Amino acid sequence: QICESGIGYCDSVNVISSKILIKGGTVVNADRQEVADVYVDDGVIVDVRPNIKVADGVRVVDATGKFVMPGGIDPHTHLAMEFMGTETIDNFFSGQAAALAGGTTMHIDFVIPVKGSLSKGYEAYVEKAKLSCMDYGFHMAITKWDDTVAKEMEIMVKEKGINSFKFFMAYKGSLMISDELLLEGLKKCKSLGALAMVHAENGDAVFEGQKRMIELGITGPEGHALSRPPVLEGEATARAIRLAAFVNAPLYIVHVMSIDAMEEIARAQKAGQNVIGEPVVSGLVLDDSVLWDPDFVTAAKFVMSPPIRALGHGKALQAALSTGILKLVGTDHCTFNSTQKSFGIDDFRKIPNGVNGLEERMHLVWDTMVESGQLSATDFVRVTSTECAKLFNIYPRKGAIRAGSDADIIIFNPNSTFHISANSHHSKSDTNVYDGRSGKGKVEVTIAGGKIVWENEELNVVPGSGKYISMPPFNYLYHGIDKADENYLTSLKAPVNRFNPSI
Ligand SMILES: NC(=O)NCCC(=O)O
Ligand SMILES: [Zn+2]
Repeated sequence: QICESGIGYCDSVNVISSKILIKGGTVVNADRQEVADVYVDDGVIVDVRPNIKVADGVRVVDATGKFVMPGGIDPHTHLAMEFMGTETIDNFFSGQAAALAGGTTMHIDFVIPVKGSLSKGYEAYVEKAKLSCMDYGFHMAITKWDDTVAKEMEIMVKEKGINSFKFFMAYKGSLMISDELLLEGLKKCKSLGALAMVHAENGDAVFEGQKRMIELGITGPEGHALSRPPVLEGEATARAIRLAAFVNAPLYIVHVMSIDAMEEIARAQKAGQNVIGEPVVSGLVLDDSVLWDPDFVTAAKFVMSPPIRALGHGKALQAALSTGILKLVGTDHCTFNSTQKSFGIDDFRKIPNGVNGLEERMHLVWDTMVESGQLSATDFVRVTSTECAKLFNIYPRKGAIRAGSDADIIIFNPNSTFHISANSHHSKSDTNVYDGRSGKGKVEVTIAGGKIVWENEELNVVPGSGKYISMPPFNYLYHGIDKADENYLTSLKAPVNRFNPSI
């Protein structure tokens, strides 16, 4: 529960003491795990080793038999996003409160430009984010192209701490960009050391597919899946990858939902290209049968893009996550309540696209991937936290339990059980796409910025307490890119000096 003022009810020791000792747990980082204590003071991890002794007055939390891990970092969220004629029901407070209850302590949200203006979009999101109760960063979408946009991209990277730009290849007539724009964007990203991200679906073909379904009289949520099949995701993924190869720029594919897209990524990686694939929880654990549910509200809550795919795709994505083809898990948390989803009661094209996941991601990834033996605990930390911190250049400040890192920590009990319910979740939505699910493992304590914000099933969160995390350019994918450019120029064997007999 969150009290009305937003200030929680935890005991005074929690609120006042900035010193916490987490005793006797198994500390899990992406590269190793060990039994150790973790000492936190003033928002920072000060020491990690066995048998730390502390003075009286320090809050001691017993983690014996439990895992002590970096808080989750969600690379893909849409809070307070204006989209498809409405605004997501979770803002920067409710979405982040939900995240903290589920063990995620930082997220990166997508700034949407205002009429193409990056600076206006940035200002709007700075306002929205004033409600924050945990740390956050920004990616930024690019929706049009001109010299001003190019200049503003530079300002965003050099002055505003944004190091990634997203290009929507779908949503014709609103967010969709052309190949020409994507090429300009890739070149600009490369020159700034920023990471280009794509929503990969062929928007023109989706538009055609939607018309086809309406003409066939298929107007319900199942029409959403039928109108944008995996082949359109595979095509756009392949196109984006090839254009990135042509420019020699790193590329990040958001919400990989199909075997078709995943196989394109695997092929490019095998050829040595720097392509990152991000599955989202819905794509890993759900299948599209839900879109055929006879109850509109039930079916509509699963409408997102690219669509949740037929049985088999999720399993293949899980396997690709376990073998490293797919690198980190996001949520694409973009929630609309059942009233908003009902805008499309007569026409699936009007159902606002998006599902929840911020509160559920850590539990579902553990249960699906670790309990099934597909990932180890260290892998779990890598795909839910560390890889994101590395890609967006904030490691080891984030994504690690080590001296000097921010004190964003979870205590996870692998022997407990989680239950998901729309009645008890912390999102403002009245529905939850994982409603009724249970599984093994439970985030019992979340510490964000050195404060215990989730304990005994209670949230203790304050709007305005979250910090903006500035993210510098030139992440590890840029290492060696200049050599590759040099090799490319050499390989041209040009220009050729030709003898001109007229001179
Ligand atoms: N994914 C989705 O359905 N909604 C959010 C916008 C986007 O990421 O495409
Ligand atoms: Zn998208």
